[in-house]
Amino acid sequence: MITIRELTKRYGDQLAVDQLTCTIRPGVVTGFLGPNGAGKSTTMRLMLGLDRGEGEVRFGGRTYRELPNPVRSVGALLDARAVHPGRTALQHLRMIAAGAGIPEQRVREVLAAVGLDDVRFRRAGGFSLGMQQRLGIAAALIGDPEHVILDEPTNGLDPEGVRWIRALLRNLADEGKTVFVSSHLLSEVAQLADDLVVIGEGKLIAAEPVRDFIAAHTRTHVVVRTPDADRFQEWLRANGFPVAQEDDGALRVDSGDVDAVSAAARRAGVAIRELHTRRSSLEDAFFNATADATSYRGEAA
Ligand SMILES: Nc1ncnc2c1ncn2[C@@H]1O[C@H](COP(=O)(O)OP(=O)(O)OP(=O)(O)O)[C@@H](O)[C@H]1O
Repeated sequence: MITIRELTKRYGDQLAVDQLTCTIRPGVVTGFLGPNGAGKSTTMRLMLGLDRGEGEVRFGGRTYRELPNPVRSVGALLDARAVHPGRTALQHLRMIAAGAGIPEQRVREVLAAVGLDDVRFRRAGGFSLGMQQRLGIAAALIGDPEHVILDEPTNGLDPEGVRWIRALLRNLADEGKTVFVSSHLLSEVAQLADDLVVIGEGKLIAAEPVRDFIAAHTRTHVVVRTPDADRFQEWLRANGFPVAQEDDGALRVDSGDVDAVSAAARRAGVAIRELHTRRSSLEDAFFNATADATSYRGEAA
């Protein structure tokens, strides 16, 4: 469990992180979302004591400084490129292991787990971004930590790598670990996260299960296709249903109650060709929730 209380970081006049308070629970994957410049990387650096700010972060009740052996409690990947380019993958991991009293055998285990065992004698400077990410993940996991914090772990990974990360994070959560992962890829987060922490301009926007976040920030529609679209639209309006016609002629009823729309069609005496509920995506919810807290958004084309 990670608890964040009133975490705050100022750069001059600017509040990069503004009294952020939330809890990240074990046994699930928590996605960390926010528009560009929202303060995600700064929050992660503060969590790991790599940056100084106000407030408090606790890992299983202890601050980072109080952890007797941080590598065994908190595994983190913030910047995959932050590896000495002249060191081999094996040397890099051996150094971390030695510093934390982790046996040599574990080094080979994590190299195999991230798919880098065959290239362990190659220098990290020659690694692709995807390979560097894998090495960074190996370093994060080497101490078999209870808490795993990854900043954009899918960055640079190919589709197979993205799928691999998804399975890896799921396994870690299933083992009961606390997994906190930032990503720009909303469709990716929708697939891999159970919970979300969403921030905008340094402030907390939401900390809740993905499902609740989508429900809170979007509307569910019922979509109806009928040969009597005009008549049914009039009938629905007259009977208090908010309805609009889409470009392809389907009617969109602003309601989550598909049974009510089906009953309405019977009462209006119109034939139905198609009737379904259209659920909104995490992307829709994210844009609605962060619309007022976006510093850097392009103009619509
Ligand atoms: N070292 C720094 N000095 C001054 N301002 C900084 C520094 N680091 C970050 N900032 C500012 O703090 C704010 C938050 O930045 P941060 O990198 O944490 O956001 P982010 O959510 O990780 O963004 P992105 O999604 O673009 O990676 C931004 O406005 C950024 O310009």
